[in-house]
Amino acid sequence: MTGNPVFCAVDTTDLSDACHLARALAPHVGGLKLGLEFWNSHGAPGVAEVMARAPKARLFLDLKLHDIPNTVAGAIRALGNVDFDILTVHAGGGSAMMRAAKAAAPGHAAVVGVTVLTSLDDDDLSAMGVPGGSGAQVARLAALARDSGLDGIVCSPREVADRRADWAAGLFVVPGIRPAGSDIGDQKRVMTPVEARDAGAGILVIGRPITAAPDPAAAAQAIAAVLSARAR
Ligand SMILES: O=C(O)c1cc(=O)[nH]c(=O)n1[C@@H]1O[C@H](COP(=O)(O)O)[C@@H](O)[C@H]1O
Repeated sequence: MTGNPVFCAVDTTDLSDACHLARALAPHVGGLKLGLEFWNSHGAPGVAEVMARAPKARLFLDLKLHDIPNTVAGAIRALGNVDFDILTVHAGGGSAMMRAAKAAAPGHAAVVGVTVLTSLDDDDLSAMGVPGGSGAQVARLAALARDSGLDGIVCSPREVADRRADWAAGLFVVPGIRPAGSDIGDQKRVMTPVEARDAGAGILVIGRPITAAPDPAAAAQAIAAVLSARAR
């Protein structure tokens, strides 16, 4: 994807806040991400209201679907005329589920597989019985997603460079982005916007460093300025 790589995660249950953010951020981001917090509150009508405030922004609908293939395919078809550009499923749902998701999605939309959440570290994976740490698990799930026909993956900035080497055409959607000095919160595998972009991220997903800033538009503008000043 070309243009500004920053997608702001608009994580709120408040429709009016989301609409204000969309309008204020539109000139400074490439897209908006609406996820479960917003979707469970407002559904498709809310998505349409928000995106009407940012008509040029792309929509990343982050539903992180994870179920049997028939259910995931039905859930995607039930999105009807929600005009999303990117949709998430969990790569851990397996190959048949990812194939069914891709087949059910509109042809122009990218379906990407969430690998290892950026809020997890190697100790968390070990506690779940996953061997080899996050790098190895992301590698396994990225290969599965690629071989199952998905358009790309969601992973942390730490894994992007290695995975891009195996999948040049893949779309790498990367949360766990923190401008230098900002609060990490519940994220564990993070890098700065420039580091993530230079590692090969196609989309930089940034939420609270923008939305919790005193002036979200200024925060988004500052991130865009740093990225263009330090262009690859
Ligand atoms: O799929 C995602 O977007 C996602 C995957 C992941 O591994 N980690 C992750 O943080 N996200 C999302 O990216 C956003 C990050 O928000 P901040 O931590 O506020 O920047 C949230 O909306 C998360 O739901």
